[in-house]
Amino acid sequence: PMTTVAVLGGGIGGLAASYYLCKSPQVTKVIVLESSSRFGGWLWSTRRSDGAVFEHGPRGIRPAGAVGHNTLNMVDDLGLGGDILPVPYSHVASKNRYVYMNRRLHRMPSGLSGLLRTVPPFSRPLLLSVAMEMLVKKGVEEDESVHSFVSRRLGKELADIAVDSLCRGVFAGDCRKLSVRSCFPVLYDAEQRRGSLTLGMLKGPQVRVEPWPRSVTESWAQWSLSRGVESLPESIAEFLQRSGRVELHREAAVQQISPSASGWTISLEDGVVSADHIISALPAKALVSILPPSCQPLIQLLQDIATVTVAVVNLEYEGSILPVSGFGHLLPSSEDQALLGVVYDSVPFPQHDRTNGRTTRLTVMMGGAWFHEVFGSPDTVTEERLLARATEAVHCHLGVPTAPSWSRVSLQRDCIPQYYPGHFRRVGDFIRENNLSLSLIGSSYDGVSVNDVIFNGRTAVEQLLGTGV
Ligand SMILES: Cc1cc2nc3c(=O)[nH]c(=O)nc-3n(C[C@H](O)[C@H](O)[C@H](O)COP(=O)(O)OP(=O)(O)OC[C@H]3O[C@@H](n4cnc5c(N)ncnc54)[C@H](O)[C@@H]3O)c2cc1C
Ligand SMILES: C=Cc1c2[nH]c(c1C)Cc1[nH]c(c(CCC(=O)O)c1C)Cc1[nH]c(c(C)c1CCC(=O)O)Cc1[nH]c(c(C)c1C=C)C2
Repeated sequence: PMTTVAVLGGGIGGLAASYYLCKSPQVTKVIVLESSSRFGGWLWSTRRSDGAVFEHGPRGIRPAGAVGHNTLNMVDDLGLGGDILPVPYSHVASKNRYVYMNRRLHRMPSGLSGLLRTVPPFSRPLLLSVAMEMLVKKGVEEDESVHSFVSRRLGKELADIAVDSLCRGVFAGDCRKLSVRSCFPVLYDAEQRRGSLTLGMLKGPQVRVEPWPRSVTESWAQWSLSRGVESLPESIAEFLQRSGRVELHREAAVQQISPSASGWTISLEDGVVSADHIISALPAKALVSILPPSCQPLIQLLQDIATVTVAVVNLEYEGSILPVSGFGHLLPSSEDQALLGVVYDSVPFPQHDRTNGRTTRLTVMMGGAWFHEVFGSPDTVTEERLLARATEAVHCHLGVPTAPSWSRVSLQRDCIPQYYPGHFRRVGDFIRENNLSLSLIGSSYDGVSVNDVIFNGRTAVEQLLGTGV
């Protein structure tokens, strides 16, 4: 029987794992240790007294697939169902996504006509690339970069523009360095199983979870919560508190963990905690710094998991200032290294605008894999410089000459892990071979989306307990 489980890190991964641990009668005690003064990690929202909500981390969560349904089930169980702000597929924010290239905005092709016609900035119809793709032979590499995979199967132009931008809009990363196998497992598996993306995507294997019918019948493309996505970690923390079986500690940085006769000894600044099992929901680098020297092989593997820094600039403008409507726009790295993209937050979630008077909220994201090259060290770059760069982009890309009436610059250091080729080989084996009672979850390993991180927390708990939760 499992008695005490320590969960390291109170981001969404650690909280989700604690939530699933709490659902099992096998666990008598859960101890959550979070170094900062708040729970939620990158799920971080500013709520202004006039009703406006600004997101400094994730803003829209996808409902699709097993992992999407899993999150919605949790949201509902927490009593947050009534707070969901769904954005259907028919909404302009779902249909319109732009790429800023050659100094103008291009709507990304969608639907049948988008496939059949030649749509700038592309030089041939996408259907042609898709049709030719079926004839391309299966790759022989164990893993490769996203750029090389897509160039090989769909052509260099799609890789240079669409895929380059996509990787910046999800990983803030460089598609020439990111692994296709770990970043886009669906594409990799499609080629492995059917020898083609077009054929392989038609029917994939399905993970079974309880369905969430409303998101299907109303065909949701993404959702948020009325008080911002940070409501999710807040509600999980309240649920854990109410359960009576969970100790939640803030400002409790873990300094060292070491195996003991019965499990683990966990050292904090002001004391020690014992546990039978540890679930680490820390970023890989943070885990490296607390592992004992006896875990050297694991330390070596974890050290290779890189992260990038993103400057997130929230802007609020008076009036309706957008020349186009949609989710936002991305920039391929060939257009501008520093500027990753701009989200038009007011379009998908007008409920988060100030209640009196029309305003437009935008978020500019900068840096990522190019941060050091463009801005230098995050320790020395100033907020003024980041704000100036962001407002200049809004001026130049969207033709907005006025200054924002409100702004907030957040420097999110090491916030998105980068899975490089070979990532799939790095973790897992060591822990199984050494029989450590240690589970690794969080965005460093097996998916960076909020859904992935929650789902992996659930899977780790099920593996630990040997049953479904
Ligand atoms: C700008 C941005 C936009 C994003 N947009 C989206 C989006 O639109 N959709 C989506 O699905 N995902 C998005 N993501 C990704 C998603 O938010 C993250 O991958 C996810 O929140 C990671 O959760 P986590 O629990 O693994 O890690 P974290 O949130 O990093 O949590 C780890 C926790 O561990 C704590 N910690 C660190 N060291 C110690 C220690 N020694 N002792 C104790 N505690 C410690 C930290 O304080 C932190 O709270 C975005 C991320 C960012 C940064
Ligand atoms: C410009 C930078 C970024 C923008 N969002 C993120 C960055 C780094 C982070 C991010 N966005 C998404 C995810 C999770 C993916 C998932 O699997 O759910 C993360 C970590 C969602 C997302 N955003 C865009 C796409 C294509 C996706 C994938 C899921 C989907 O299709 O909805 C595009 C996009 N992101 C940003 C902009 C401005 C943009 C497109 C116009 C901001």
